[in-house]
Amino acid sequence: MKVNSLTYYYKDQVKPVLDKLCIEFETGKLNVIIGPNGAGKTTLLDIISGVISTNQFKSPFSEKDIVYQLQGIPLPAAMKGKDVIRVIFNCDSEFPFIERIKLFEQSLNSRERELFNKLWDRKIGHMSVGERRWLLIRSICQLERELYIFDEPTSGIDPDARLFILESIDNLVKKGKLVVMTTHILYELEYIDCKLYFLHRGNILYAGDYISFLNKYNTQNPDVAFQLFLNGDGDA
Ligand SMILES: Nc1ncnc2c1ncn2[C@@H]1O[C@H](COP(=O)(O)OP(=O)(O)OP(=O)(O)O)[C@@H](O)[C@H]1O
Repeated sequence: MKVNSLTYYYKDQVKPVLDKLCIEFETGKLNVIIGPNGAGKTTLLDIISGVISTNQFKSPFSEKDIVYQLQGIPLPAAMKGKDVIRVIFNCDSEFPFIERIKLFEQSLNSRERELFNKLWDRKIGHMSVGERRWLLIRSICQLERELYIFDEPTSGIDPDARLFILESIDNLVKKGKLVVMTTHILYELEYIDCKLYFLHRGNILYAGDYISFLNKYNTQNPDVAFQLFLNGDGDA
């Protein structure tokens, strides 16, 4: 999926958030957009998902082929874990709920199963931030789509659950799906076959693999590489 010379302004803004941005997402790798706060990562996701419509981008996917996990969790606090799962699974009405839930349970390891059982009857309002996010993302990964978009899926999640989530997301890539995500937790990408896109000043100033990004700055610490990248503005 390609984005070609995309410029986007929010209403009443003088400077564009995205400025002639070009990016080509790949299947076979996890596509990870990184960049400082306010760089425009969510705006880009909103555009490729169709949440923001613009005549400068034509998606190759139809709406029903896309699932987009927003950063916030816009669900009523009184909903229980089982209700959230039902709502998400019912998005694919052609798959009976009972079958889907069985497959879902089979895909969980023992610690995840414990969490699943704990959250099943718990209200969203009584779950921790990480529990809510885990439940939502883990369920979304069960849906059959062509394009999966995750906005900071692992923020606020403990390292154990974070690895489960990343594994679920990576499994989608291995199934041949196109997957795009954003993150600020760079070191979690070390063991994932990903393509990094550094969004800064409205454009992609780096596109390449994780190791090459570190090597560019001769460091093992991705946060240091991130900072050095910003200091040199991507050496642009
Ligand atoms: N609806 C809006 N109206 C006006 N400006 C907006 C709107 N949404 C976002 N912005 C501005 O656009 C810029 C990019 O925001 P965006 O949320 O895309 O950044 P981001 O890279 O996802 O940031 P973060 O890492 O903090 O989540 C920011 O300066 C933000 O203030």
